Amino acid sequence: MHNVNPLENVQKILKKSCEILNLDDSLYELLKEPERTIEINIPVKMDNGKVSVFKGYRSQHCDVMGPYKGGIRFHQNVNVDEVKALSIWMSLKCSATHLPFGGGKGGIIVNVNELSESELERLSRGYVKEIYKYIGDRFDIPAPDVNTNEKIMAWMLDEYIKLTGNNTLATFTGKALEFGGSHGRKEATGVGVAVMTREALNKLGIDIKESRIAIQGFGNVGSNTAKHLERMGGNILSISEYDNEKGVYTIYNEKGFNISELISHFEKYKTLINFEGAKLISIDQFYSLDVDVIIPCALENSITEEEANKIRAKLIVEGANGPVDYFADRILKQKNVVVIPDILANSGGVIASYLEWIQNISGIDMTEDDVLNKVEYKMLLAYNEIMKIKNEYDVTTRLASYIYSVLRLYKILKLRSRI
Ligand SMILES: NC(=O)c1ccc[n+]([C@@H]2O[C@H](COP(=O)([O-])OP(=O)(O)OC[C@H]3O[C@@H](n4cnc5c(N)ncnc54)[C@H](O)[C@@H]3O)[C@@H](O)[C@H]2O)c1
Repeated sequence: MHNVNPLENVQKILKKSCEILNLDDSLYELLKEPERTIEINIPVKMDNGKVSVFKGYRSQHCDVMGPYKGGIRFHQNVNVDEVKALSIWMSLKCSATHLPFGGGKGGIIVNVNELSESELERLSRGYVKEIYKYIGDRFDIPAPDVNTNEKIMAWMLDEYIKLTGNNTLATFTGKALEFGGSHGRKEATGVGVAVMTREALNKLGIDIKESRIAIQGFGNVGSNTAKHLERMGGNILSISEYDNEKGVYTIYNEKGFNISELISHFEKYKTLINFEGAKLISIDQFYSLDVDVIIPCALENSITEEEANKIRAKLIVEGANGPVDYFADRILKQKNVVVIPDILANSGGVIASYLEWIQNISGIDMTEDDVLNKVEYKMLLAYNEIMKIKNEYDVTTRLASYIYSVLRLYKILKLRSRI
C-alpha cells in the first residue's frame, strides 16, 4: 500500500501532463511549487486567560492569470503540504474555467470543536492580523473552506478593513448576503458537482432518473450536491458522514432518501443516524455498493488503493479536493471507472466566488439564477473543451483536465515571458 501526500499527488499528475505537452522543461519546475508560502504563528487569548499559539499558512501558487484565490481551512490535520497542494489545485481550477485568478489557499491547525465562539473569533481575526499585508482584492482573495463559513469571513473582512482602512468588500468571498455576499454562492459547488455528474452519467448511457448514487460527506458540498441531484431525478441511496464521538458512519436506504428531510434532520440533530428508513452499513459496504456513482465530498485521500479495489460504481465525481489518490486513480483506470476530477467537478464554488467579487467591485447585483446559470454555463464549456482534449490525447478525464489547464497557463506564462 502506498501513502501519497496531497502535494506529491498533484505533482505526479502535473508532471505527467507537462511531459505529454512536451513544451518547456521549466514549465513543471515553475508549477510544481507555490510562488510563496507564508507560515504564521497566531497568539490567541483563550477564555481561561492563557495564550495559545496556533500555526497557520497562506500559500500563493501562481498569479499569471490574476490575483490568488482560494479558501481558508480550519482543521487539526492542516499541514504545509496540504495547503500547497490545495493552492496548486486552485490555479488549475481557475485556469480550466477561464477565471481571471490564480491559486491560493490558507489554513490553520486547529480543532474547531475545542474552541468557544469568542476564541474562534479571536483566532480568525488573529489570522488576518498576521497576513493582511499579503492579501487584497487585487492580490489575494480568501474564501471559506472546511470548517470556515460566512461568520468567519465577516470577522476576517472586518479585521482586514480595520487594519488597512481599505473599505472594500471584494477582499473576501463566501460572505453573508448582508455583508456583500452573493446569491447562489452556498449552493454553487453542489450545483456544479450535480451538473458534472449528470453529464458524465449521460456519456455513460445512464439516465439520471434511473441513477443510484452514494455520497461521502454531507457538509456544504455533499448536501447541496445531493439536493440538486435529487432535483434532476437522481436517487441518493447512501451517505457516509463523520461524527466526533462515533467516527465514520454510513446510512443506506435501497429506495433512496428524501434529501430535504435529510438536510433538516442533519441541521437539527447534527447526525444522520436515526433518520427514518436509514439502515447503518459499514464503510467497506459503502465503497462496494452496487451504485452507478460515488461522490466523495469530504477530505483528501478518502479513496486509496484499498477503497479503489472495492469500488463497483462506474463513475466517481470528486466533490472534495484530492479525494482519490494517485495509486487509487491507476486502479480505477484499469477498472474503467470514469473519474471527473476535482479541478473540474467542484469548480462551481470558485466560479460563484468570482461572480461575488465582480458584484463587490462593480456594485451591480446578480440574482441566484444569474449566478447558478453562469456556473453551469462555464462548467459545461470547460467540460466540453476537456472532453475534446481527452479524445485528442487518449487520456483519462483527470489528465485531460490538467493538460487543458496547464496549456492555458503555459500560453500566458509565455506571453508574459515568465518562461
Ligand atoms: N465549500 C465549497 O464551496 C467547496 C468548493 C470546492 C471544493 N470544496 C472541497 O470540498 C470538500 C468538502 O468541503 P465542504 O465545504 O463541504 O466542507 P464541510 O466542512 O461543510 O463538509 C465536510 C463534511 O464531511 C464530513 N466528513 C469529514 N470526514 C469524513 C469522513 N472521513 N467520512 C465521511 N464524512 C466526513 C464532515 O463531517 C462534514 O460534514 C473539501 O475538500 C473542500 O476543499 C469545497
